[in-house]
Amino acid sequence: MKVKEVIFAGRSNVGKSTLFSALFKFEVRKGKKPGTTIRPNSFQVGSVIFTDLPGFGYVSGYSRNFSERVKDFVVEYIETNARRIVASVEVIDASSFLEIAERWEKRGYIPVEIEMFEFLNDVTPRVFLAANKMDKVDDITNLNKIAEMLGMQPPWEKWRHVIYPVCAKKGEVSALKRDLKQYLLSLNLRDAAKAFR
Ligand SMILES: Nc1nc2c(ncn2[C@@H]2O[C@H](COP(=O)(O)OP(=O)(O)OP(=O)(O)O)[C@@H](O)[C@H]2O)c(=O)[nH]1
Ligand SMILES: [Mg+2]
Repeated sequence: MKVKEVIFAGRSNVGKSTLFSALFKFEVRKGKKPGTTIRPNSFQVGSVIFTDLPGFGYVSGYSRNFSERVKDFVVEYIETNARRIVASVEVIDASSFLEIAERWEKRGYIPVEIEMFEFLNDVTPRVFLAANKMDKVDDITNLNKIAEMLGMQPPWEKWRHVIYPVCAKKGEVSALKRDLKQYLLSLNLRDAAKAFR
């Protein structure tokens, strides 16, 4: 059977590795220090590889050159493996997304997570957006603004098959887990369901 892959991508420190551990029985490195994941962390169950990719975007303490290289690496990794990637999970920090994105837009740049979301939609068949750190979001309607910035007309609830509010730290990931599992089953990747907690 041909190998398939599910990837997790997102800016550094948004909680990709924490989310990965909340969903799967397999431990990956995670830490307080941004930039903990410097190379892809993968495990395979049945015919599916699950990959936690390094975090892109500027991280204080590291040079811009370094963060650019990580982003290039992530993009290249996804392009190289595009044919076997069946799903991608973009993780954002819902508590800081708007502030960071608006700051970049004011300077005339496309925020890296918006760019990544478009890229993932172009090259992977299904994109799940994990809006993490919901414990730090006071106003749930922020999700409407986030949806809009990513090209999805509010209300965000219309996009429940795309946007998944989660709190990885507390293990509150049930809708994302259910739909990701369901999606893999719909592709007949039954073994992969065993990877989930
Ligand atoms: N408040 C809150 N903090 C979280 C949550 N999920 C993760 N964190 C914290 O965010 C920090 C970064 O988590 P990681 O999982 O290492 O983030 P990452 O995206 O894998 O980071 P890189 O590997 O550097 O790209 C850690 O201090 C986590 O404890 C969450 O749901 N809520
Ligand atoms: Mg990580």
